[in-house]
Amino acid sequence: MEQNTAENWQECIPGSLKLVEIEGKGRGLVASEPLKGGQVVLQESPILTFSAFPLKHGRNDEEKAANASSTYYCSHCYRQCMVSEGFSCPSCSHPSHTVFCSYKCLSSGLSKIHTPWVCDALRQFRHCSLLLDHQPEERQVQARYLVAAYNLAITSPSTFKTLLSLHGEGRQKDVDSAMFLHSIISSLSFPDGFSAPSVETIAALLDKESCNSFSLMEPYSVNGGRSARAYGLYKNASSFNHDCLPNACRFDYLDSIKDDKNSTDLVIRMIQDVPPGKEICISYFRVGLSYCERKQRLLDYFGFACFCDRCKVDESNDKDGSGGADDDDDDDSTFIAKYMCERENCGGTLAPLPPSNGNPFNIMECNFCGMLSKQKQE
Ligand SMILES: C[S@@+](CC[C@H](N)C(=O)[O-])C[C@H]1O[C@@H](n2cnc3c(N)ncnc32)[C@H](O)[C@@H]1O
Repeated sequence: MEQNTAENWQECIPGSLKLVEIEGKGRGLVASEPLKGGQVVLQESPILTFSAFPLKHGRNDEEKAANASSTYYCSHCYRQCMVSEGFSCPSCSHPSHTVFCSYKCLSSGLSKIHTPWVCDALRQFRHCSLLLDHQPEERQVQARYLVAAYNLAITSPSTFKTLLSLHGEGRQKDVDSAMFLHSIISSLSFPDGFSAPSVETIAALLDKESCNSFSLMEPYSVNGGRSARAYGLYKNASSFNHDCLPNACRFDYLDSIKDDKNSTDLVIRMIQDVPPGKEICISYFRVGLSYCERKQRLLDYFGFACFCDRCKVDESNDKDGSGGADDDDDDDSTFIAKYMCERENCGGTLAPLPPSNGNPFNIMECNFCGMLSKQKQE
């Protein structure tokens, strides 16, 4: 599988960032100039998006369609819309399976992401009881992802090549799912010149998804779960490494942005000032997770053990028998107090609003619930 090195990827990275090889981490991004808290260092559209809902019990399911006042997520821009105002795919077996919020999304969606091949593939999977009834729901979402990924191979080979060049080679943990998914994908019919991807390619694609995808979350609610509505893969944003005390964080503006074309754009904004040469890291999950939860997630989803300053302290506390207690560590508690959203059931990360005319703002924005608050003093 092709893996681009830092040198031949740099051309696509914004000038304030430099892509370098970082010992023990692969590629990573460092500041090429002084960066200010709140500064936007990357804004990028996805290579690929796919729904986070299983095929069988999706949000755009029959029972939802029966209730015209229900909300759903547009299959193109993933913004929240009313079922009664939507445009359905004319070829889907049920009008609620693929719904678009506007004629513009319908037209763009049918030509790019919900092509006749995708429509046929998803219809076939919706009749596959081996997939729907005998596998975990997660497998249905993986099937959606593979159909979206292979649709790229058919419609935009250069973008598919970019996807293949992201980090992730295929891990042992993916072999069983890759074999199963290969068996059902092989039963699809492919356009002339294309054939089913091999088990190895499927395993690599699954690994790339696990290591690089960003969750586009459902709107914040005090009582609801923190779950994804869709996932997106982004070429440059996937070069940010992880740190449990990050100096940058990601934002998206799915429901607030007016232009549906850019609704799935990802924005990476600095949390703090950073000098040139320092690595820019994001946290791959909520910063408030405990040491054990972080360690487990990093290993399961991303395949690495973290040796950031926070983990080193937590690990030594763990060995001392103090249980890796996050709150005992000064850096941790200062960071959490200053940069973690306190709103109930949120736990998002706070970053200052972008500086205006070079002047920093002391207003913080939460990257999950969107709440604005005054920056806390040291
Ligand atoms: C989204 S990619 C980040 C870019 C990646 N380093 C590359 O070379 O393309 C995620 C992968 O980077 C590596 N990585 C990220 N953060 C790391 C860290 N703190 N320590 C070690 N490896 C890390 C892991 O292999 C992880 O699966």
